[in-house]
Amino acid sequence: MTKQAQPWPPAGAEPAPAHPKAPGPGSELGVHFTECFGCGDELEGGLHLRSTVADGLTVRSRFTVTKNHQGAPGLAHGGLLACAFDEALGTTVGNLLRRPAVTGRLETDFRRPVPVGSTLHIEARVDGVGGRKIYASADGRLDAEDGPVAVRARGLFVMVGLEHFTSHGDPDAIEKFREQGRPVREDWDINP
Ligand SMILES: CCCCCCCCCCCCCC(=O)SCCNC(=O)CCNC(=O)[C@H](O)C(C)(C)COP(=O)(O)OP(=O)(O)OC[C@H]1O[C@@H](n2cnc3c(N)ncnc32)[C@H](O)[C@@H]1OP(=O)(O)O
Repeated sequence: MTKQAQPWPPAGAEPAPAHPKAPGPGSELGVHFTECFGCGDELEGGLHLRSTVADGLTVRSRFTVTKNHQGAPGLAHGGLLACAFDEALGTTVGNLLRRPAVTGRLETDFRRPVPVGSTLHIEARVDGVGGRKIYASADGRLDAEDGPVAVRARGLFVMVGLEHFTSHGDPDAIEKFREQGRPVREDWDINP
């Protein structure tokens, strides 16, 4: 079977400028929710992914693989790595475009094993927007920003209204999220 490369972003997608209130290059993005498996600091076995805005529509994230993240002995689980890319891409989309959006589709290419103890450096970018759809992609490199590529990913995010979270999420968790003071209404464009 021949592999047919699909254009990325697809025809019709347009460049997406950063939101005027998006954090600038060098900004640390911090934790969006303390119970988030990707970035939260309350979960001992979580990824504790940390992200910094780089130039343009790019965010650099990193996380260190621990024994909590294993699939094969001593190696990161592939689904766990996909989770790290979901977080890195979601953070990039959310912070740079300041539109609530959720992952509709996530593709991952696993190029090299990722050992426990290594740090994955993920560079993610927004590639374009078409209607409510946001296209983003990322490369994950082993142990250095210019290390060998271990994982590549592409994500399709779909802009949603805040009711997506309030109607489907757990009220106690939403209340905790609000108490953590995220200025969602003031700084985000919330009507897709
Ligand atoms: C409160 C703020 C929080 C801030 C957090 C910031 C940091 C975040 C941290 C990050 C954490 C990590 C992030 C996470 O983990 S997010 C958690 C994982 N994701 C989800 O739970 C999403 C579940 N899915 C849905 O809710 C709905 O299906 C959505 C909302 C996605 C679409 O249902 P909706 O009824 O609304 O819209 P629609 O069906 O008319 O679709 C609209 C358009 O999109 C196209 N389409 C849809 N799906 C696909 C697909 N699979 N492939 C290709 N295309 C797809 C579709 O064809 C259509 O295109 P077009 O016909 O218009 O051309």
